[in-house]
Amino acid sequence: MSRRVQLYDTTLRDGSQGEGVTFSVQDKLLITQRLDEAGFDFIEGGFPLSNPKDAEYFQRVRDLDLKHATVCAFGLTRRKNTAAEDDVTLKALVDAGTPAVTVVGKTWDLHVNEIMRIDRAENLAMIADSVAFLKAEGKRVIYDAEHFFDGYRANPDFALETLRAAADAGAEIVVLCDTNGGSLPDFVARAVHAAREAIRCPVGIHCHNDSDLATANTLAAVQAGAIQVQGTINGIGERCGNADLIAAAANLALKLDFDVLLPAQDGAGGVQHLTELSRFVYETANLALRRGQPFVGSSAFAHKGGMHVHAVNRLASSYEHIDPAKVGNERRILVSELSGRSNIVAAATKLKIDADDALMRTVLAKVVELEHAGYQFEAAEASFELLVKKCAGTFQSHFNRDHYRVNIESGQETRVAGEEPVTEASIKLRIPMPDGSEEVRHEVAEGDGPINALDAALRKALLPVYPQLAEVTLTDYKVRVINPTEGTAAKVRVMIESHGSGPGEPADWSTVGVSENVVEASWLALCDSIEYALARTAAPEATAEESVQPPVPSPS
Ligand SMILES: CC(=O)SCCNC(=O)CCNC(=O)[C@H](O)C(C)(C)COP(=O)(O)OP(=O)(O)OC[C@H]1O[C@@H](n2cnc3c(N)ncnc32)[C@H](O)[C@@H]1OP(=O)(O)O
Ligand SMILES: CC(=O)C(=O)O
Repeated sequence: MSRRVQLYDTTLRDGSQGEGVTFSVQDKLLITQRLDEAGFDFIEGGFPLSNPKDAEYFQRVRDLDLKHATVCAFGLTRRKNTAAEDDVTLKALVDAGTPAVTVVGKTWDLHVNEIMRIDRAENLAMIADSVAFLKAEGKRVIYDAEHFFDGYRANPDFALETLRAAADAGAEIVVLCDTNGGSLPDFVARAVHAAREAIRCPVGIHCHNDSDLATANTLAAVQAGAIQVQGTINGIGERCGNADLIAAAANLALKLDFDVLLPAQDGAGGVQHLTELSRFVYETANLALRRGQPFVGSSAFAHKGGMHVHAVNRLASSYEHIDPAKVGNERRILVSELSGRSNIVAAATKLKIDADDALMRTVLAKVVELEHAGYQFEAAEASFELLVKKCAGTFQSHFNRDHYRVNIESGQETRVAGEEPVTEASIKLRIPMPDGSEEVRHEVAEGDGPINALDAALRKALLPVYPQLAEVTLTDYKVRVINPTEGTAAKVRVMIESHGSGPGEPADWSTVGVSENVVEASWLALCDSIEYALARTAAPEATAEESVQPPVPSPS
C-alpha cells in the first residue's frame, strides 16, 4: 500500500504574504471549504494575533461542516522574557479555538543573536515553553522550524537542539522550513535525514521558491522521510512564493506513488480536481492565471508545433508526461504559422467539420498567409473557427458592412473646459433576411472613444433583428503594434474577448483583427465576435451547397 503524505495548506496564511494577494474573510471560508472537499489534511487559516480579519475567520470557520481537514491557527513562540501564560500570541492561538496550532520558532543562530538578540538558552526555552503551554491547553501542536536549512548549514548542533526542544515538549511533528528558499535538493535530503535521527517525532517540509526549487526540495524531503508537505495553492506566497501544492500533490501521487488527498481512484491518488481547485483560487484571489503552470495551466498540455501535433494525434504520450485528465486538465491543439496539417485536422475535428485533405491544405495556407500579415490564431479560436467555415464554404454572414464612419471632436475649448472629446460612429449595414430580402439599417451612436462608439452603433443596428446579442458583452480589448519600426503607420493587432450568457452554455471566446488602422482592426475583431455569437445561437449550419457566401473572403 502507498505511504500517505499529509498535505498542509497555508494559502490563507503564508500565501496571503505574497505581493498582491489579499483575501476577505468570505474568500478564506470559501477556499477552506474547497480545500476540505479536495481532501487536504490541514488548513492553516491565518495568524489570529495579526489582524481582526484572521481573528474573525477563526470565529466563523467553526460553522463550516468540514469533512476531513483540520484547521490550524498560526503564531510565534512566546516573546522573549515573557511567561507563556502571559503571552499575547499564545493566548490568541488558544482563543482561535482550533484543534491544532502551528508555532514558528528560531533555528538559525544568526537570527537568535542578530535579530532576536537573545541568548541561545532563552531561544530554546521560548520553544519548549510555548509547545508545552499549548499542549497543556489541549492543542495538537505543529512546530515550524524557521530557517532550519540555513541554521543546519551554519551550526548543525544548535539547529538540531532547537528541534529537540520542540519535540521533547510535545510537538506532534516538526516541520523543517527552507524559509529563504536558497537550498538545493541534495542538501535538503541530507538535512532531513539528520533531523529524523535527532528527534523522536516525525518531520515535515516547508519550502520557499527563491531558487525555483521549492517543488524539487519538497520531493527530496519526502523521499528522505518527511511525512507532511506544507505549501500553497499555485505557489503564491512571500517573495517568489511557496512550494506549489498543486505540483507537489501531482508529483507525489502520479510519479512517486504516494497517497495524497482523497482516496486513490483509478490510480490517480485524488488529484483529479487539481485544475479546478487551482483556477478557483486564482479567481477568488483575483489573480491572473499562469498559462504555463505545470499540470494545471491552460498551456500545460497545449501543442503548437506541427510535428508535435502530428505525433500527439498518433500517440498522446509522445509529447505529454501524463494524461491531462488525471489532474482535470485538457489537451489543446493550437493553430498558428507553425502548424502542419495535423493541427488543422485536430482543430476542425473539434468543430465537427469533416477534414478532407484539400480543405485542410486551404486552411493551412490561409493561416500561414494571415499570420505572416500579423494575425495570431492560437489565442483567437473563434476567428479560426470562422476562417475554417469560410474555407469550407459553410460560413453564412449575418450582416454585411456598407460603410462606417467615426468622428472625434476635440477642440481647444473642449480641452480648456476639461471635457473629454466627443466620439460618434455611424454605420450602415445590409442584413440578409430569412425570406431572401435584405434589410438596410443605418444607425448612429456615441461612445467613450471610437471603438466603444462603433460597438454601440453596431449593436443598435443589429439588436432589433438579433435580440440575443443583448446577452453578449466584450470583456477584454488588447492592441499590439506588430511592426513598431513603422511608427504611427505600423500595423496593429486587436484581440477582443467576449462573453455570452444567452441560450446554450455561457461561453467566452476570442477574436482577432489586423490593420494599419486601429479602428479597422477593431472593427474586424468586433465583427468576428458578433458573427461567432450569432452562429452559436443559430439554427444548424448550412451545408456548402446551401451557403450563399463566396469561400475565403479576404479578412482585411
Ligand atoms: C517565516 C514566516 O513567515 S513567520 C510569519 C511572518 N508573518 C508576519 O509577520 C505577518 C503577520 N505579522 C504581524 O501581524 C506582526 O508582525 C506581529 C503581530 C506578529 C508582530 O507585530 P509587532 O509586535 O509590532 O512586532 P514586529 O513585527 O515589528 O517585530 C517582531 C517581534 O517579534 C519577535 N519575534 C520574531 N520571531 C519570533 C518568534 N518566532 N518568536 C517570538 N518572537 C519573535 C521579534 O524579535 C520582534 O520583537 P523585538 O522587537 O522585541 O525584537
Ligand atoms: C514558517 C514559515 O512560513 C517559514 O519559515 O517560511
